[in-house]
Formats: sequence, C-alpha cells, structure tokens
Amino acid sequence: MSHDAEDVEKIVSTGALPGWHTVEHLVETAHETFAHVRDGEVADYIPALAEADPDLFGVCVVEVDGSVHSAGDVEHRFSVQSISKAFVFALACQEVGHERVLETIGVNNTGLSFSSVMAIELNGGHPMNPMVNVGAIATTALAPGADQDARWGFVRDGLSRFAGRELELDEGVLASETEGNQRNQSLALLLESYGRMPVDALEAVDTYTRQCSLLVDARDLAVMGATLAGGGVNPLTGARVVDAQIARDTLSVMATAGMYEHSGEWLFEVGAPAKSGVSGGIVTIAPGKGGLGTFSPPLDSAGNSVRGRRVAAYLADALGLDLFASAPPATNTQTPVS
Ligand SMILES: NC(=O)CC[C@H](N)C(=O)O
Repeated sequence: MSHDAEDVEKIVSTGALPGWHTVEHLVETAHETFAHVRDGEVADYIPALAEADPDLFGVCVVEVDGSVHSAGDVEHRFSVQSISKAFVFALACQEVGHERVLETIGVNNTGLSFSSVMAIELNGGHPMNPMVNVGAIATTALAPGADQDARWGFVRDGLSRFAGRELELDEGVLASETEGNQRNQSLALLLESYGRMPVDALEAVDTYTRQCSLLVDARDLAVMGATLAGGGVNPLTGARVVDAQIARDTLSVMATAGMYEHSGEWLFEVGAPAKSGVSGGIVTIAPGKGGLGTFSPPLDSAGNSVRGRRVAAYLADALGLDLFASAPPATNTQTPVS
C-alpha cells in the first residue's frame, strides 16, 4: 500500500501522521510481519514474569487527536514495570519542579545495566538518571504526601491520569517482586548512605515496586505516549496531566536513557524517545503526532522487547515518527523484512 499524493502532502506540510486508513493498514502490517520473529527470552528474574506467554503480541497507535489503531493482543494486561519510570518522572517534575529533579537525580545515561551498583559508585553516589532503577526509586521518593499511603496514592493516580483510566495493581506480581527485591533495596540503601534519599529507602522501594506492578495493556501505553506527544494532555479524556514543558523534558530523558544501555542504538534505528519494561512493553513517542504502544514478552540482552523494537523501527519509518528524518516516509510501498 502506498500513500496517495494527498497523504504525503499532509505529512510534509503539517507534520501529521498519514491518513486514518494508512495508519490502520500499517499497524496491521507491522503486527502481521513481526509476529513471526522468535528471538529473545522472557524475563525470569521476577518469577511472576516468567509465566508470560511469549506469543502474545499487541501493537497500538494512538494519535494526539484520540484516533486509535490496534492490531493483535492490545487488551492483554501486563505489569507496566519500568515504563512507569518515565511517567513518574513527569509527575515528580510537575510537583517539585524540574530543576530539583535535575539536581537530585540527573539526566545522563549511565551506560550500564538498569540495576547496576557500579553506576552509583562510579558517579559519587549520584543516580544519574530516572530511567534506571536507583534513579527511579529516588524519583518515586519525591512524591508528595504525609505518609506512604498518600505518596503511593499520588503515584497511582498520576499514572492512571496518563492512561485515562484507573490502573489496578497486580498483587501476584507485587508479591513475587517483593520477595526477591534485595537488589533494589541495596541500591536504595546505598543511595541513602550518600545522603540522597529524601524518605526511608525501603519505603521508597516498596512504592516503586507497586508502581511497577500496575496493570496496563498496549493500548494504555499508546494513550500514555500520546499524552506526552500532545504536550501533556490525554487525548481520550482531554485532561491535562502535566505541563507542556514537563512533557518535553520527559521526552528528552527518554531519548537519552529510556532503552537502557541500548538507548543510542534505539535512537539511531528508531529516532524517537521511548521507554521499555521487562514485562515486554515499549512506549514510543512522536511529539505532536502520537504514541505507539507494543507488547511482546521476549527481550534482548538489555531488557527491551525484541518484537517491539522491530515494530518501532518499521513504523518510525513508515509513519514518519523519526525526529531526525527530513524526508517524508519512503518505505510504505515495501513489505517490511521480518
Ligand atoms: N527494566 C525493568 O522493567 C525493571 C523493573 C523491575 N520492577 C525492577 O525493578 O527490576
């Protein structure tokens, strides 16, 4: 399928996504093509995640005008895991100001795995960025509230406003992760030893683990992404979740560190900010256009969904999501290589 002349003209002149039917067709094509990819391993360091069906696969694009395009298992719920980090960062910046978050957490890539102890030690006890575990725990610790219940309520409500519906907690995932949470607890205690933890370290880990255990589907991820793409306004509810400046700041951090130590390769291949989670979700954002949510549990060595990465690279090109591409999408006439 190719763009008709009108579609291409629209992309060039307004920077919008191609027409509704074209987006619909390309989302279906992406799902069909990459469903056959068999690479990657389902995460097993959290026992509850190891039970995921590796064949589950959903692709959803939500545009900033609220149009929804879906293919595959887009309503299958899974725990949001690290994808929450980007959105809690936005909520914390909105609450305490991005200067404070910048100063206490930082925005540089560590170049090391998401639960690295070395990254803290090599950087004088500084978490470096909110997209790795210790930086995310420190970000969650900035949530306002008189006690843990209030702070957890702030995080949960904020993430729900991004999704446009009340997100439920998966108690099974929470229990499973809590039982084996010694590494995150160690990271948080290490940060506390450097005087960089504003609340009790173990409480912050517990709230962080709860936020990771909230259930979303691929469609929720696309809506959450579209909210950042639309300058902080949820396209389905019309509610402003964060200011446009905060949405912009969040996207910049996702671009540098959202895909862990593969963030450089991701930006090279896809050209758009994104955040992944170990349960197999990825949210990719095209500012001013929309959000792409994918779900497929098998992961690569950095913890990013293999099919999700392939879909994002294909759709970035085919839909014109790539921030760095100056030409209109050129590959839509070709069948993607699976
Ligand atoms: N990369 C991830 O999704 C990791 C999240 C997971 N809850 C952890 O803290 O290890």
